[in-house]
Amino acid sequence: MADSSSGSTSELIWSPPPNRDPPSRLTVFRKLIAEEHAVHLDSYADLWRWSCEHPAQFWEAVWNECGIIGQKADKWEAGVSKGDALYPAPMWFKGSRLNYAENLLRHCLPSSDADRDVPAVISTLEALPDSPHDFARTVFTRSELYDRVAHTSASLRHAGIRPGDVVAAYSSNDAHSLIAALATAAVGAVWCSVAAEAGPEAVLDRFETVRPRFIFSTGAVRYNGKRYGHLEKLGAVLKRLGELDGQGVLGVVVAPGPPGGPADEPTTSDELAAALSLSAGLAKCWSWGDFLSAHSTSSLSNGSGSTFASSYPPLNFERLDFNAPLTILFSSGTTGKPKAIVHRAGGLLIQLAKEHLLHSNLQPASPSGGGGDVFFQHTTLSWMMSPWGNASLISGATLVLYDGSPLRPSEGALFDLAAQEGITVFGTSAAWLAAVKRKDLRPKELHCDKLRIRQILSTGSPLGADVYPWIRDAIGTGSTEGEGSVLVGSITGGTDICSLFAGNNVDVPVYAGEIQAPNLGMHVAVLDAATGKERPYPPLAAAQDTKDEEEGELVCLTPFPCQPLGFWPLPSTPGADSQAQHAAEERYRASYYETFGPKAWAHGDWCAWTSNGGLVMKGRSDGTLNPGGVRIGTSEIYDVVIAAAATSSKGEKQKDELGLIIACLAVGLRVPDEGKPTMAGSGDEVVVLMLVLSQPAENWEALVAKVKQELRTRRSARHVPRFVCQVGDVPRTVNGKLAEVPAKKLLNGAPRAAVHASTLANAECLDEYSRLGQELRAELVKESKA
Ligand SMILES: CC(=O)CC(=O)O
Repeated sequence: MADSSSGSTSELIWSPPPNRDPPSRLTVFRKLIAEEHAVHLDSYADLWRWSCEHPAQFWEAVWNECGIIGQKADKWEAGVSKGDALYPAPMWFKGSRLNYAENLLRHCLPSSDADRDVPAVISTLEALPDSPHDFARTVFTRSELYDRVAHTSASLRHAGIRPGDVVAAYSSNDAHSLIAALATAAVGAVWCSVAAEAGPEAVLDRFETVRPRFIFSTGAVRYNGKRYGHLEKLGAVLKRLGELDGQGVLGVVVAPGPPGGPADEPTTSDELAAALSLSAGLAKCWSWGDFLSAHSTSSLSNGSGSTFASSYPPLNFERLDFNAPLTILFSSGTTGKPKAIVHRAGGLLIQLAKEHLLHSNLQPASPSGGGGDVFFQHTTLSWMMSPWGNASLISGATLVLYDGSPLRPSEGALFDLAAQEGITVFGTSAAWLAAVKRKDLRPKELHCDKLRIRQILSTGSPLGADVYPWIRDAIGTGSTEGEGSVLVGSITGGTDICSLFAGNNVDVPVYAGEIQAPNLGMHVAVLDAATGKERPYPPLAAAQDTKDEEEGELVCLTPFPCQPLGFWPLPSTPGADSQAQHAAEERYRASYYETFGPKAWAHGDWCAWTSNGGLVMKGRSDGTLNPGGVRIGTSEIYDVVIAAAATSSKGEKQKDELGLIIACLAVGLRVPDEGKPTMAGSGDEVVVLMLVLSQPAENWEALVAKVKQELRTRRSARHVPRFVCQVGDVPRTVNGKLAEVPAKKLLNGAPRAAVHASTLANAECLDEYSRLGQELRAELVKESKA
């Protein structure tokens, strides 16, 4: 089913209905802009170009169209024009004030016209094998969600949390965390979160930088059919934070874990404090139930939360400057601790409102279920997809949260959930979609009329072209248009912007293997990495100038409101160490604005335009690893391996082989497409860890097992490499810095001549990597055929 009209050979998967009634909000917006500004905007591509050329007018139009609640300064001075520098990041809507939570909760406000008995959030949990359809669901109506946030924010204030303080979660992706995040935003404090699956060391790598004043956590989690107590890990984090400056955190709230815990599991505030070994004055501890009413000392509950409804506090939203910090996201690079990326409230709000309301066309849930949207994004609290998905609340759609493995108790569990909850927009990772496609599940046949999915959103890694038709046929009705058809929205952006550069779009067709289009206001361009020359955008360029799929670096050429403010601590963070502030600012600049200078944002993604006006992602242009769509900085692996080697070799004798390791290098190896290894292939990658040893190991298998064990326990199962190989040397620059990119290219099949090695001190070691790459790719092909 190739689309011959566009000249493209890629398969058409979905098209916007020609006479949609009512038209999409994106279409209405395009016509409005055309009329107001007296310009011809006949297509989405025209609107996109206009939005990039007129950033100040465009973003003001988005504010108005999305009905942002707040005080917009009468005459805001964006001072932002096409071609302006992106660094230092410009301030937007100066003098305007708003509150992020107030905007997200707009359909829940007592003053709202919306039906407040409609479910706002449905929080679900991995089902157990003996009851595969029991997702332990808890429903919060719009008024209940509002009440919970009101109580939680009042209690946060009562506990001493003020605007600008950092509040963290080390917890599950559930309603407790969502409520805590909204309450934190309501107070004007700054939110950050790490998933409960992370080990204390990984958490401290993040929390030591941001020093949270308050922590929300959970008593236990369920994953992969098992229940794990969480208090020991939480206790280790609190202890270390207390040691850092002798102050620790002001308070800790522990939400109840999943059902099925032991009878003696601590649940009351006192029991939890005892289990966490909190000494008086170090931190105060509440059960979730007690915390809900902690603001009202006269109504302290017994831990069940039952008294909470009787003491109703007003929800005071602290309206702060548009550019005030809202949240800190952590992203690992190839060196040093994770970057603590600070996002601003107004920037994220206006960007995410645009994405959910215009690009996705999300509609408020309706009591009858007909027509309204039910939004789902599979994620953990460590991923930017958590705040991204939570922002869908702004539309009034019902938000479904899920905590647990996406493959338990069966591969199709999330489709069972989708059918049960009537999910209409279903977000997940490309790796998961590829895995269920391989099993050839037929969710539509299985769930017949109950599956209402109209959009599948995919991210984390590129979605293979072969998965698109499977989605159309197995999740949709097989048709490319109309009732039951499914828009396959591969989306790309990341932690650095907590949003999208390009993605799902209700006004643009979907072609297999392609992200539909760049998003409005995001001046995406593809630059030749060597010359910095821009590869023309096919829909707006003369035919002779465009070449399909010519690769380059993904950049953004015009400032946008959700550019991060910087890394923590910001130059404006009160009481911060000035050296740390300086280092954070320099790292921020170097992370995005070094490759092409201050006029082009670049965060390390490699991509190409297609003749349809879509985008194809080609992987990371830096050394960041991305197995199964989870980004891992190589330093997270090196730290563990090198520390294990150092500890092991300190003994009198080398007690075990770990002490033989003198250097290591980790790179991502793309999984070859259907047995055809190709550098340009889309899809997942596996991690290859190369070790340099001081002498041959007597027991190589034992050494590999120990390395894997160290990584599993000190980091996570996701950090365990698929292959561990011995090499003679690892490439280094003349300054001694590890050079992952040349090794990665060779391992992935690039010819030796195509790999620049002029900055390397030991380029001769690269030959070995070509040979190794051949062997490893052959191994993966063999496996895929087995
Ligand atoms: C939207 C994204 O880009 C998500 C990610 O891969 O981190």
